Amino acid sequence: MKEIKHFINGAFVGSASGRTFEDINPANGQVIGQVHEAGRVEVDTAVKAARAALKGPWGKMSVAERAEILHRVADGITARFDEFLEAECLDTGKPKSLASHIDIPRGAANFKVFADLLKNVANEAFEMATPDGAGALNYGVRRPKGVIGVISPWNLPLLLMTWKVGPALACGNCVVVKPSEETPLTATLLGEVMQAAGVPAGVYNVVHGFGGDSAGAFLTEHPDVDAYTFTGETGTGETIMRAAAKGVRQVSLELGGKNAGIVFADCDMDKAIEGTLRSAFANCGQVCLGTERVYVERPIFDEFVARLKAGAEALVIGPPDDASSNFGPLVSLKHREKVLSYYQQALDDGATVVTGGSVPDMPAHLAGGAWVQPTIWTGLTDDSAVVTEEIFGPCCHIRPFDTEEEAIELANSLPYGLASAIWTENSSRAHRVAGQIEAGIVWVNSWFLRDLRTAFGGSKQSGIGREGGVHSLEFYTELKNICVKL
Ligand SMILES: NC(=O)C1=CN([C@@H]2O[C@H](COP(=O)(O)OP(=O)(O)OC[C@H]3O[C@@H](n4cnc5c(N)ncnc54)[C@H](O)[C@@H]3O)[C@@H](O)[C@H]2O)C=CC1
Ligand SMILES: O=C(O)/C=C/C=C(\O)C(=O)O
Repeated sequence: MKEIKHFINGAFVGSASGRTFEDINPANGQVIGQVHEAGRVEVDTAVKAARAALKGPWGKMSVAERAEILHRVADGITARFDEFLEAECLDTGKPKSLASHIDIPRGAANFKVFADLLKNVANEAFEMATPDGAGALNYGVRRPKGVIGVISPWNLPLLLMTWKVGPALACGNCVVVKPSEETPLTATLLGEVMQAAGVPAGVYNVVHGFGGDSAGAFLTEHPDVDAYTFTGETGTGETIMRAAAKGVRQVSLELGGKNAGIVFADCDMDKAIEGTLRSAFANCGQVCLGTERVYVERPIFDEFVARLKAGAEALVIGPPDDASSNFGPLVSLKHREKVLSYYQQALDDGATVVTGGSVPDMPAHLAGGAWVQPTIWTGLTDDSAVVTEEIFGPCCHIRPFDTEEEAIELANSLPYGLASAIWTENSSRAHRVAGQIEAGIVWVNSWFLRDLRTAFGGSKQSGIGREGGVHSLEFYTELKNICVKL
């Protein structure tokens, strides 16, 4: 049986307590391996290793030297592409066709983009007048923030973890990563790549375990971590923020969403259907940016519903290795329970089930997997929990609207504000509506189109702060002003 250990101070180590938990393949329910669960002692050792590494060569390296090493990390991921792909698909059950286009390439890109960015970014400088006429010069210098706690989720494990680790290391910090208990493999494999790339011991550390009363909480309660970056549920974000308040540590939180798609009658219907299908069902609906509420202008409502139904029914459900499959299982049976509870709630609230709503028939060797059907509803009221709460499954509710103002009001009606997608061929309307949507990210005639230099994050209860491009730099460094009297 595979043993999955922590990666601390450049070495793979087990837990002193001997405590382990199972890593389960959600496509068939089989055990992949036993994961060591970190106690306070492993978390403390990892934080101490990170602190020591910060004072060692990593903290003193030039940006160019660090960038070169991070390029080697990216190249190391690419060189071991198939191993990363296998590991990610084992842990999540997602189709290899998806992970090979998104998760693994982005894992590599997250190191290259930020290594290059750091080499090219300028700091501010201000000349000032002084009473004696000699003047003074102010200039900013950026220093690493220190030891960063990275708490990452299971839906895009390598992509989201490296989205934080890439810029954190490029800025000269050291990290302690707590990957999701559901998906420990790729963060662990990355330890081998870090070693081979010449990243000094202690710069990248991984501790495994759960959230509350386990590695996650031990990390957020540790007094010697300088800042935390987290992606996941809003409630967990609140807990992490409370823990980080002790010692006034900074947080960057990318939290839940209940994202709206707005489809105007003047849209290009083919594009709107293709984009909405992806935004509702890609990664089995487990993308924080995904569309779970679709508002469609009344004249095209019936056609849109019929075509989205046809698209959902054409999805091919299957395991990662099946080259024809584009729809995998949910991450776990526990998460399936949550998603199915909303499928039941929709029925209780009187929804019309356009398609899906249940568990698909799967062959015997996959029957233990966390499979659900892609599901579309209509007919729910705006206050149904199915329409207001993040489900994080392959499902959406479609509702008609009559005016632009109504669509904007509906989209903005919830406490979440992560992402939105607008479908229209009228460019004035696109700009007008996009400007009024209360969300950190608005796509027009597209979805999940990502330029890593842009600001990424949520408004309202969908998060605090922005990462991406120079915004990551803002979070992962301390800006110091030096004022020199001339
Ligand atoms: N990308 C996203 O926006 C994600 C959203 N979710 C949402 O969250 C729901 C619950 O799923 P979970 O896996 O429980 O998400 P979660 O947000 O609780 O877990 C994400 C990470 O936080 C850690 N964590 C949990 N509690 C913690 C604590 N008290 N202190 C420190 N770390 C902690 C977990 O171990 C994991 O590494 C899902 O149904 C979905 O709605 C889940 C995963 C990703
Ligand atoms: O492209 C990214 O950086 C992130 C995409 C998705 C998420 O953040 C998420 O699903 O949590």
